[in-house]
Amino acid sequence: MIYKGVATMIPSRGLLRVCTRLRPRWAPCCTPAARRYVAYTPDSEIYRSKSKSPKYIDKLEEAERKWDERAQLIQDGKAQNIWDKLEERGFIKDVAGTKEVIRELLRTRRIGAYVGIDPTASSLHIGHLVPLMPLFWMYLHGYTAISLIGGSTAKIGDPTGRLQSRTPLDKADMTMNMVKIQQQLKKLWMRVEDEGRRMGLSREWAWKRGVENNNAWWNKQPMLEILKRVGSQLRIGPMLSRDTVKQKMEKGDGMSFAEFSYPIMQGWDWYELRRRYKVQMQIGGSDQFGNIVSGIDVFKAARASDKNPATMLPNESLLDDPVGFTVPLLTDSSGAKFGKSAGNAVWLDEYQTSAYDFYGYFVRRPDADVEQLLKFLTFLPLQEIDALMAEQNQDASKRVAQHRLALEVTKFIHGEQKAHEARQQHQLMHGKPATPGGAGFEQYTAPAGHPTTIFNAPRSDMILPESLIMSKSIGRILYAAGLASSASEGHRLAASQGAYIGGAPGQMRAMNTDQITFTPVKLWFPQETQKFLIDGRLLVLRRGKHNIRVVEMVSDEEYAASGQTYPGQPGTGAVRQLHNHLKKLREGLASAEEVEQALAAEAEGSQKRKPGEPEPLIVFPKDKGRQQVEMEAKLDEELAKSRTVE
Ligand SMILES: Nc1ncnc2c1ncn2[C@@H]1O[C@H](COP(=O)(O)OP(=O)(O)OP(=O)(O)O)[C@@H](O)[C@H]1O
Ligand SMILES: N[C@@H](Cc1ccc(O)cc1)C(=O)O
Repeated sequence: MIYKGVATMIPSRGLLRVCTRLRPRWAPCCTPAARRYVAYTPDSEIYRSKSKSPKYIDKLEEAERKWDERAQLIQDGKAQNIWDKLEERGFIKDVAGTKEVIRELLRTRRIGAYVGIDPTASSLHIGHLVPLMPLFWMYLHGYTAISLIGGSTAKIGDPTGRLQSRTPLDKADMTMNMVKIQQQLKKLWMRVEDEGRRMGLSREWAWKRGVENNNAWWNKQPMLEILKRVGSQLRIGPMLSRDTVKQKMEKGDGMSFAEFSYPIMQGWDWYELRRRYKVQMQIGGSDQFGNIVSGIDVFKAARASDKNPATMLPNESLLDDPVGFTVPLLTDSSGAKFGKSAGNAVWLDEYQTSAYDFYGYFVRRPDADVEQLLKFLTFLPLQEIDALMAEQNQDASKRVAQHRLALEVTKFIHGEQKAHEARQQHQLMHGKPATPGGAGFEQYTAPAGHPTTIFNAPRSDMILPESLIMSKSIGRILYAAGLASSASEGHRLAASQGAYIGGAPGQMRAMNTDQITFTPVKLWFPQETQKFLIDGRLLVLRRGKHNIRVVEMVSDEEYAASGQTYPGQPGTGAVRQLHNHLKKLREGLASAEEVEQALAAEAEGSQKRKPGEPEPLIVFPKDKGRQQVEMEAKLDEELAKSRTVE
């Protein structure tokens, strides 16, 4: 239907210009480009709030003008359609939609795409990279790209491809997983930006990316709305005949109603992302094809049942429909899907799979797989991969391609420094392999002494004993968690509200586990810290933007059994250690020689540099307190005495 423009027609969108042209009911702006951009995001909070500024609209128009120019270049065969690029790299396995329509959609519209990941483990693994990589490529070509954490879907558990239901996770584990996966995804996105720069692409204003969590809508989604809008249109027959349902009911442990409804949740996510960020495309591993196809039905049912003109999505041509594709699954040598459930994952978290093992995994890939892996998991241009494979084929025993693959993927995940270290370690362990020349192989040294960034943030999860968490000051806890250099700095941080704790913003209570929120730490009484414990055992602490600790509180016995110590732990300071040596000497429990050896080992330990810390040119002795000086004098005296006796 065509209306003459009246600016007040869709007030919730914050109309910008009074358009006097004839235009479709849903289009608020006058130029075709801006109209397309704004009109396709009717309920987007981002666009709605920003679209009020004329400057913003100018930028939109400029972005859309560029897009139109590019579409023309693709049409004239002067630029490549992103779909062809993804196909060339082997990413496209099954397609939900028609290839021709998808190519046209990608050519003419700056749509959004998403990949969903349920936080059912505390780290991503290399299998996840396969659907994420096309998303990264799309972002680098100007499309909106969303990586979605399935905080709510994980509570139900995707039954796809399983015979047994997933064991439900408790709140604390789920929170830990969400915090860690969110950090990993943010880190991956920063690396994608780096890769873009390396390819000579400069980020444009209209490029949009994000990490979302489906808790954002499921936490306030009434069931009645889903049943009315979607449930009434979906037929049970086809849903029952889905493979996953049949297999699980016939050969597995049966299917709960919640599991049966999982694809509806996934489809609704798609609809929500479409409304918020123009996400018209879903990407997943090939096991997700069923969910993507049913998601299209859910999406269309939700779209058809929306009668509110302010939120309605366009449905005027095939180009308005949702589309999707799956990527091939990465499997192990036995053909099993790489993943958490199969227990064969290669984790992106370096504390679960070290950079050395990570590198080693790729070096061991068979010759037959290496080319495809280079296409999947690196940003190397295809010509470079071809050249590398030609070199590899001359003498496969040198494993040139495997080393390059390992270096590139390790760099992407763990950074240049660690990738080069891993490569050197492999060379030392396995004799000297071929050293591929050319770009990317120069030695890299990370700048030292930088503040904590998402790339150098230390290990985020740790355990601390109950006695510390329940009865010591928050300053000491910050010190113990490695977020302050001393207990007094911890106190200062608390006094100046320079650190944060996972909690309901502005309140003295734990955060709602469905959403990661922080509140500033204050100088409260020691017993108040426990109010922030999630599930009675988990504290989330943060200093700055990226320095996060997910602290699991364990009993004192369990902590002692772990053999760990934390900074500021009673009995582990220098004075206490000297006191213990003195006591042992006096009681004849240790000889002078044994005590001297122990002292030497402690001195060496205290001088150890942290990883990445440069070797200092001059080493100054550490400042010692009065107590330590006195205790050392006493110990020297006692040592001298025991030597004379011996
Ligand atoms: N080995 C793999 N190869 C390709 N894609 C994968 C692989 N493993 C997971 N994916 C994809 O990553 C996305 C997120 O997967 P998700 O973490 O939710 O489950 P998962 O890792 O497959 O877990 P599980 O093994 O427990 O089923 C999905 O699209 C999934 O298909
Ligand atoms: N179902 C997907 C994860 C996912 C979750 C929510 C979505 O909207 C999309 C995908 C899997 O288990 O692999």
